[in-house]
Amino acid sequence: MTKMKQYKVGIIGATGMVGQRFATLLENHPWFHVAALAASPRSAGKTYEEAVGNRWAMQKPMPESMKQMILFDATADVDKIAGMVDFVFCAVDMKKDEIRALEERYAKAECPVVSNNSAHRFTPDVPMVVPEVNPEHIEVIESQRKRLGTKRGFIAVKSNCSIQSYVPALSPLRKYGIQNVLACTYQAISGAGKTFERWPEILDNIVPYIGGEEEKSEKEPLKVWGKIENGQIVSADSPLITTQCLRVPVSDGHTAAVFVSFEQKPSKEEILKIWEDFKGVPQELELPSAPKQFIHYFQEDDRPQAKLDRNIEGGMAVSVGRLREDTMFDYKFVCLSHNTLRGAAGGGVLLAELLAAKGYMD
Ligand SMILES: N[C@@H](CC=O)C(=O)O
Repeated sequence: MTKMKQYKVGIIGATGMVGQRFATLLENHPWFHVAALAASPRSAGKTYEEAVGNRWAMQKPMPESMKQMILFDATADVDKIAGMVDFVFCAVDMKKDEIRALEERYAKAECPVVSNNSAHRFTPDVPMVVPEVNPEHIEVIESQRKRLGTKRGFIAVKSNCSIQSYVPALSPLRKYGIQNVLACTYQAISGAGKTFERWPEILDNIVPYIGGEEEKSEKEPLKVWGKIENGQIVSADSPLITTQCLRVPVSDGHTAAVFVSFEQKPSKEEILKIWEDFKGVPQELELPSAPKQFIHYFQEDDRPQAKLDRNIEGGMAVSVGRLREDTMFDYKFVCLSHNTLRGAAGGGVLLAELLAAKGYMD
Protein backbone atom coordinates (compact mmCIF):
# COMPACT_ATOMS: atom_id res chain seq x y z
CA MET A 1 0.00 0.00 0.00
CA THR A 2 1.00 3.61 -0.45
CA LYS A 3 1.95 5.42 2.75
CA MET A 4 -1.14 6.00 4.87
CA LYS A 5 -2.14 9.01 6.88
CA GLN A 6 -1.77 8.70 10.68
CA TYR A 7 -5.01 8.67 12.69
CA LYS A 8 -5.57 9.58 16.35
CA VAL A 9 -7.92 7.09 17.96
CA GLY A 10 -9.78 6.60 21.23
CA ILE A 11 -10.68 3.40 23.05
CA ILE A 12 -14.08 3.65 24.72
CA GLY A 13 -14.30 0.88 27.33
CA ALA A 14 -10.52 0.67 27.68
CA THR A 15 -10.48 -1.22 30.99
CA GLY A 16 -12.51 -4.27 29.90
CA MET A 17 -11.13 -7.43 28.29
CA VAL A 18 -11.77 -6.26 24.71
CA GLY A 19 -10.60 -2.74 25.54
CA GLN A 20 -7.33 -4.18 26.87
CA ARG A 21 -6.97 -6.17 23.65
CA PHE A 22 -7.47 -2.98 21.61
CA ALA A 23 -4.76 -1.30 23.68
CA THR A 24 -2.21 -4.06 22.99
CA LEU A 25 -3.08 -4.26 19.28
CA LEU A 26 -2.81 -0.51 18.82
CA GLU A 27 0.46 -0.11 20.74
CA ASN A 28 2.63 -0.23 17.61
CA HIS A 29 0.02 0.14 14.92
CA PRO A 30 1.44 1.70 11.74
CA TRP A 31 -1.60 3.97 11.08
CA PHE A 32 -3.46 4.35 14.39
CA HIS A 33 -2.14 6.13 17.47
CA VAL A 34 -4.07 6.00 20.78
CA ALA A 35 -4.79 9.57 21.92
CA ALA A 36 -7.68 9.01 24.37
CA LEU A 37 -8.83 6.24 26.69
CA ALA A 38 -12.26 6.23 28.31
CA ALA A 39 -14.18 4.03 30.71
CA SER A 40 -16.94 4.23 33.33
CA PRO A 41 -17.30 7.19 35.75
CA ARG A 42 -15.71 4.92 38.40
CA SER A 43 -12.45 4.82 36.43
CA ALA A 44 -12.52 8.35 35.01
CA GLY A 45 -9.75 10.59 36.35
CA LYS A 46 -7.49 7.63 37.24
CA THR A 47 -4.47 6.59 35.20
CA TYR A 48 -5.02 3.58 32.98
CA GLU A 49 -2.65 1.59 35.18
CA GLU A 50 -4.55 2.50 38.39
CA ALA A 51 -7.96 1.90 36.87
CA VAL A 52 -7.14 -1.59 35.56
CA GLY A 53 -5.12 -2.60 38.63
CA ASN A 54 -4.80 -6.37 38.86
CA ARG A 55 -7.50 -6.94 36.20
CA TRP A 56 -5.00 -6.77 33.31
CA ALA A 57 -5.78 -10.02 31.50
CA MET A 58 -3.48 -9.87 28.45
CA GLN A 59 -0.27 -11.90 28.15
CA LYS A 60 1.52 -8.83 26.81
CA PRO A 61 2.02 -6.16 29.48
CA MET A 62 0.02 -2.93 29.43
CA PRO A 63 1.62 -0.61 26.83
CA GLU A 64 4.09 1.74 28.55
CA SER A 65 2.82 4.64 26.46
CA MET A 66 -0.71 4.20 27.89
CA LYS A 67 -0.01 3.45 31.56
CA GLN A 68 -0.06 7.07 32.70
CA MET A 69 -2.85 8.24 30.40
CA ILE A 70 -5.76 9.69 32.41
CA LEU A 71 -9.05 8.02 31.63
CA PHE A 72 -11.99 10.05 30.39
CA ASP A 73 -15.59 9.34 31.30
CA ALA A 74 -17.00 7.50 28.29
CA THR A 75 -20.47 9.06 28.62
CA ALA A 76 -19.78 12.50 30.12
CA ASP A 77 -16.78 13.40 27.92
CA VAL A 78 -18.13 12.53 24.46
CA ASP A 79 -17.53 15.98 22.93
CA LYS A 80 -14.09 16.31 24.50
CA ILE A 81 -13.00 12.92 23.16
CA ALA A 82 -14.58 13.54 19.75
CA GLY A 83 -12.51 16.73 19.51
CA MET A 84 -9.25 14.86 20.24
CA VAL A 85 -9.43 11.86 17.93
CA ASP A 86 -10.22 10.90 14.33
CA PHE A 87 -12.38 7.95 15.42
CA VAL A 88 -13.05 5.63 18.36
CA PHE A 89 -13.17 1.91 19.01
CA CYS A 90 -16.04 1.10 21.36
CA ALA A 91 -16.35 -1.98 23.61
CA VAL A 92 -18.43 -1.04 26.64
CA ASP A 93 -20.34 -3.00 29.23
CA MET A 94 -23.69 -1.20 29.47
CA LYS A 95 -27.35 -1.85 28.68
CA LYS A 96 -28.09 -2.20 24.97
CA ASP A 97 -30.24 0.93 24.65
CA GLU A 98 -27.59 2.95 26.51
CA ILE A 99 -24.88 1.67 24.16
CA ARG A 100 -27.04 2.48 21.13
CA ALA A 101 -27.52 6.03 22.38
CA LEU A 102 -23.86 6.47 23.35
CA GLU A 103 -22.56 5.31 19.98
CA GLU A 104 -24.95 7.67 18.22
CA ARG A 105 -23.72 10.55 20.38
CA TYR A 106 -20.13 9.90 19.24
CA ALA A 107 -21.24 9.58 15.61
CA LYS A 108 -23.28 12.81 15.85
CA ALA A 109 -20.24 14.54 17.36
CA GLU A 110 -18.61 13.71 13.96
CA CYS A 111 -16.51 10.94 15.45
CA PRO A 112 -16.77 7.62 13.57
CA VAL A 113 -17.34 4.60 15.82
CA VAL A 114 -15.98 1.11 15.15
CA SER A 115 -17.95 -0.98 17.57
CA ASN A 116 -17.46 -4.33 19.16
CA ASN A 117 -20.89 -4.10 20.82
CA SER A 118 -24.01 -5.85 19.62
CA ALA A 119 -26.36 -2.87 20.14
CA HIS A 120 -26.33 -1.60 16.54
CA ARG A 121 -25.79 -4.89 14.71
CA PHE A 122 -29.36 -4.87 13.43
CA THR A 123 -29.73 -1.17 12.74
CA PRO A 124 -30.45 -1.45 9.00
CA ASP A 125 -28.04 1.28 7.83
CA VAL A 126 -25.19 0.18 10.13
CA PRO A 127 -22.80 -2.16 8.31
CA MET A 128 -21.83 -5.34 10.19
CA VAL A 129 -18.63 -6.33 8.48
CA VAL A 130 -16.30 -9.31 8.26
CA PRO A 131 -13.80 -7.46 6.05
CA GLU A 132 -12.96 -10.45 3.80
CA VAL A 133 -16.63 -11.36 3.34
CA ASN A 134 -18.80 -8.25 2.93
CA PRO A 135 -16.52 -5.17 2.59
CA GLU A 136 -19.03 -3.60 0.16
CA HIS A 137 -21.50 -3.12 3.03
CA ILE A 138 -19.52 -0.07 4.20
CA GLU A 139 -21.13 1.81 1.29
CA VAL A 140 -24.34 1.98 3.36
CA ILE A 141 -22.55 4.53 5.57
CA GLU A 142 -23.57 7.30 3.15
CA SER A 143 -27.27 6.67 3.95
CA GLN A 144 -26.53 6.38 7.65
CA ARG A 145 -24.78 9.74 7.59
CA LYS A 146 -27.87 11.26 5.96
CA ARG A 147 -30.09 9.81 8.70
CA LEU A 148 -27.77 11.03 11.46
CA GLY A 149 -27.21 14.39 9.78
CA THR A 150 -23.42 13.99 9.94
CA LYS A 151 -20.57 14.69 7.53
CA ARG A 152 -17.97 12.35 9.03
CA GLY A 153 -19.64 10.54 11.91
CA PHE A 154 -21.04 7.03 11.51
CA ILE A 155 -21.17 3.65 13.26
CA ALA A 156 -19.76 0.45 11.83
CA VAL A 157 -19.82 -2.81 13.76
CA LYS A 158 -18.19 -6.17 13.71
CA SER A 159 -20.20 -9.33 14.11
CA ASN A 160 -20.31 -11.63 17.13
CA CYS A 161 -17.20 -13.71 17.78
CA SER A 162 -19.14 -16.99 17.62
CA ILE A 163 -19.72 -16.70 13.85
CA GLN A 164 -16.19 -15.65 12.89
CA SER A 165 -15.00 -19.16 12.22
CA TYR A 166 -17.89 -20.65 10.26
CA VAL A 167 -19.02 -17.60 8.28
CA PRO A 168 -15.57 -17.26 6.64
CA ALA A 169 -15.52 -20.98 5.83
CA LEU A 170 -19.09 -21.01 4.44
CA SER A 171 -19.02 -17.70 2.56
CA PRO A 172 -17.02 -18.78 -0.49
CA LEU A 173 -19.21 -21.91 -0.75
CA ARG A 174 -22.44 -19.90 -1.13
CA LYS A 175 -22.21 -20.24 -4.91
CA TYR A 176 -23.26 -23.89 -4.48
CA GLY A 177 -26.50 -22.77 -2.79
CA ILE A 178 -26.13 -23.47 0.92
CA GLN A 179 -29.44 -24.92 2.16
CA ASN A 180 -28.99 -25.83 5.82
CA VAL A 181 -26.30 -25.21 8.41
CA LEU A 182 -26.01 -26.72 11.87
CA ALA A 183 -23.23 -25.36 14.06
CA CYS A 184 -22.28 -26.23 17.64
CA THR A 185 -19.87 -23.73 19.13
CA TYR A 186 -17.41 -24.43 21.96
CA GLN A 187 -16.62 -20.97 23.28
CA ALA A 188 -13.66 -19.81 25.34
CA ILE A 189 -14.08 -18.13 28.72
CA SER A 190 -12.46 -14.87 27.57
CA GLY A 191 -15.66 -14.40 25.53
CA ALA A 192 -17.43 -14.01 28.87
CA GLY A 193 -14.71 -11.58 30.02
CA LYS A 194 -13.30 -14.27 32.36
CA THR A 195 -9.98 -15.86 33.17
CA PHE A 196 -9.46 -19.18 35.02
CA GLU A 197 -8.45 -17.21 38.14
CA ARG A 198 -11.75 -15.37 38.09
CA TRP A 199 -13.86 -18.39 37.10
CA PRO A 200 -12.38 -21.54 38.74
CA GLU A 201 -15.77 -23.34 38.54
CA ILE A 202 -15.35 -23.66 34.77
CA LEU A 203 -12.40 -26.05 35.19
CA ASP A 204 -13.47 -29.66 34.55
CA ASN A 205 -16.83 -28.32 33.39
CA ILE A 206 -18.98 -27.27 30.42
CA VAL A 207 -21.84 -24.78 30.64
CA PRO A 208 -24.53 -25.45 28.03
CA TYR A 209 -25.88 -21.90 27.84
CA ILE A 210 -24.54 -18.51 26.77
CA GLY A 211 -27.26 -15.87 26.98
CA GLY A 212 -28.33 -14.56 23.57
CA GLU A 213 -25.56 -16.40 21.75
CA GLU A 214 -27.62 -18.85 19.73
CA GLU A 215 -29.89 -16.10 18.37
CA LYS A 216 -26.81 -14.06 17.33
CA SER A 217 -25.13 -17.10 15.80
CA GLU A 218 -28.20 -17.91 13.70
CA LYS A 219 -29.20 -14.37 12.67
CA GLU A 220 -25.96 -12.48 12.15
CA PRO A 221 -24.62 -14.56 9.24
CA LEU A 222 -27.73 -13.61 7.27
CA LYS A 223 -27.04 -9.89 7.68
CA VAL A 224 -23.38 -10.41 6.72
CA TRP A 225 -24.61 -12.23 3.57
CA GLY A 226 -27.26 -9.57 2.89
CA LYS A 227 -27.43 -6.85 0.20
CA ILE A 228 -27.74 -3.08 0.27
CA GLU A 229 -31.18 -2.05 -0.99
CA ASN A 230 -32.50 1.53 -0.79
CA GLY A 231 -29.87 2.61 1.72
CA GLN A 232 -30.36 -0.32 4.08
CA ILE A 233 -28.88 -3.76 4.46
CA VAL A 234 -31.47 -6.43 3.82
CA SER A 235 -30.51 -9.79 5.34
CA ALA A 236 -30.28 -12.87 3.14
CA ASP A 237 -33.29 -15.16 3.54
CA SER A 238 -31.29 -18.38 3.46
CA PRO A 239 -29.70 -20.71 4.48
CA LEU A 240 -31.57 -22.05 7.47
CA ILE A 241 -29.11 -21.97 10.40
CA THR A 242 -29.45 -23.74 13.74
CA THR A 243 -26.86 -23.54 16.52
CA GLN A 244 -26.03 -24.63 20.05
CA CYS A 245 -23.45 -22.57 21.94
CA LEU A 246 -21.53 -24.04 24.89
CA ARG A 247 -18.97 -22.48 27.23
CA VAL A 248 -15.90 -24.69 27.59
CA PRO A 249 -12.78 -24.49 29.79
CA VAL A 250 -10.51 -22.91 27.17
CA SER A 251 -8.88 -19.51 27.75
CA ASP A 252 -9.10 -18.17 24.16
CA GLY A 253 -10.39 -19.52 20.85
CA HIS A 254 -13.93 -20.38 19.79
CA THR A 255 -14.31 -23.72 18.00
CA ALA A 256 -17.34 -24.66 15.87
CA ALA A 257 -18.44 -28.09 14.66
CA VAL A 258 -20.32 -27.37 11.44
CA PHE A 259 -22.68 -29.45 9.27
CA VAL A 260 -23.79 -28.13 5.87
CA SER A 261 -25.92 -29.17 2.91
CA PHE A 262 -26.00 -27.63 -0.57
CA GLU A 263 -28.35 -27.34 -3.54
CA GLN A 264 -25.47 -28.49 -5.75
CA LYS A 265 -23.03 -30.52 -3.71
CA PRO A 266 -19.39 -29.59 -4.46
CA SER A 267 -16.63 -32.17 -4.28
CA LYS A 268 -14.32 -32.22 -1.29
CA GLU A 269 -11.44 -31.19 -3.58
CA GLU A 270 -13.43 -28.20 -4.83
CA ILE A 271 -14.11 -27.04 -1.27
CA LEU A 272 -10.47 -27.39 -0.25
CA LYS A 273 -9.30 -25.44 -3.31
CA ILE A 274 -11.86 -22.67 -2.67
CA TRP A 275 -10.70 -22.32 0.93
CA GLU A 276 -7.06 -22.26 -0.11
CA ASP A 277 -7.70 -19.55 -2.73
CA PHE A 278 -10.06 -17.43 -0.62
CA LYS A 279 -8.76 -13.85 -0.50
CA GLY A 280 -10.64 -10.67 0.19
CA VAL A 281 -10.14 -6.93 -0.01
CA PRO A 282 -7.95 -6.91 3.17
CA GLN A 283 -5.48 -9.25 1.46
CA GLU A 284 -5.62 -7.32 -1.85
CA LEU A 285 -5.03 -4.01 -0.04
CA GLU A 286 -2.45 -5.63 2.26
CA LEU A 287 -4.10 -4.08 5.31
CA PRO A 288 -1.72 -4.20 8.30
CA SER A 289 -3.84 -6.65 10.35
CA ALA A 290 -4.94 -8.88 7.46
CA PRO A 291 -3.74 -12.48 7.56
CA LYS A 292 -1.87 -13.48 4.41
CA GLN A 293 -3.76 -16.78 4.20
CA PHE A 294 -7.28 -16.22 5.54
CA ILE A 295 -8.32 -19.88 5.88
CA HIS A 296 -5.71 -22.42 7.02
CA TYR A 297 -6.80 -25.99 6.35
CA PHE A 298 -5.27 -28.80 8.44
CA GLN A 299 -4.97 -32.29 6.98
CA GLU A 300 -4.27 -33.80 10.43
CA ASP A 301 -7.34 -35.44 12.03
CA ASP A 302 -6.71 -33.87 15.43
CA ARG A 303 -6.56 -30.22 14.27
CA PRO A 304 -7.45 -27.39 14.59
CA GLN A 305 -6.90 -27.25 18.34
CA ALA A 306 -7.59 -24.08 20.31
CA LYS A 307 -4.32 -24.17 22.23
CA LEU A 308 -2.14 -24.89 19.18
CA ASP A 309 -3.86 -22.99 16.41
CA ARG A 310 -5.72 -19.93 17.75
CA ASN A 311 -2.72 -17.62 17.27
CA ILE A 312 -2.04 -18.41 13.62
CA GLU A 313 -1.24 -15.18 11.73
CA GLY A 314 -1.50 -13.11 14.91
CA GLY A 315 -4.89 -14.66 15.75
CA MET A 316 -6.43 -13.15 12.60
CA ALA A 317 -6.66 -16.29 10.43
CA VAL A 318 -9.38 -18.93 10.63
CA SER A 319 -8.35 -22.59 11.01
CA VAL A 320 -10.39 -25.41 9.52
CA GLY A 321 -10.03 -29.19 9.55
CA ARG A 322 -11.80 -32.54 9.43
CA LEU A 323 -13.79 -31.86 6.24
CA ARG A 324 -15.66 -35.06 5.47
CA GLU A 325 -18.97 -36.35 4.13
CA ASP A 326 -21.87 -36.67 6.57
CA THR A 327 -24.77 -39.11 6.82
CA MET A 328 -27.51 -36.44 7.18
CA PHE A 329 -25.92 -33.30 5.70
CA ASP A 330 -23.54 -33.16 2.71
CA TYR A 331 -20.42 -32.32 4.73
CA LYS A 332 -19.16 -31.62 8.22
CA PHE A 333 -16.00 -29.87 9.39
CA VAL A 334 -14.48 -28.14 12.42
CA CYS A 335 -13.28 -24.56 12.52
CA LEU A 336 -11.61 -22.24 15.00
CA SER A 337 -10.99 -18.53 15.39
CA HIS A 338 -9.40 -16.48 18.14
CA ASN A 339 -12.39 -14.84 19.82
CA THR A 340 -10.70 -11.73 21.23
CA LEU A 341 -8.45 -11.21 18.18
CA ARG A 342 -10.27 -12.04 14.90
CA GLY A 343 -13.53 -12.30 16.85
CA ALA A 344 -13.33 -8.99 18.70
CA ALA A 345 -10.61 -6.32 18.91
CA GLY A 346 -8.53 -7.64 15.97
CA GLY A 347 -11.64 -7.78 13.78
CA GLY A 348 -12.44 -4.21 14.87
CA VAL A 349 -8.95 -2.99 13.99
CA LEU A 350 -9.11 -4.72 10.60
CA LEU A 351 -12.50 -3.10 9.93
CA ALA A 352 -11.06 0.31 10.88
CA GLU A 353 -8.14 -0.29 8.51
CA LEU A 354 -10.59 -1.09 5.70
CA LEU A 355 -12.60 2.07 6.46
CA ALA A 356 -9.42 4.18 6.59
CA ALA A 357 -8.08 2.70 3.35
CA LYS A 358 -11.41 3.47 1.65
CA GLY A 359 -11.39 7.09 2.89
CA TYR A 360 -14.23 6.87 5.44
CA MET A 361 -12.07 8.13 8.32
CA ASP A 362 -10.87 11.31 6.54
N1 LIG B 1 -20.49 -13.32 23.12
C1 LIG B 1 -19.23 -13.96 22.99
C2 LIG B 1 -18.12 -12.96 23.01
C3 LIG B 1 -16.97 -13.36 22.14
O1 LIG B 1 -15.85 -13.75 22.53
C4 LIG B 1 -19.02 -15.01 24.04
O2 LIG B 1 -19.79 -15.00 25.02
O3 LIG B 1 -18.14 -15.85 23.88
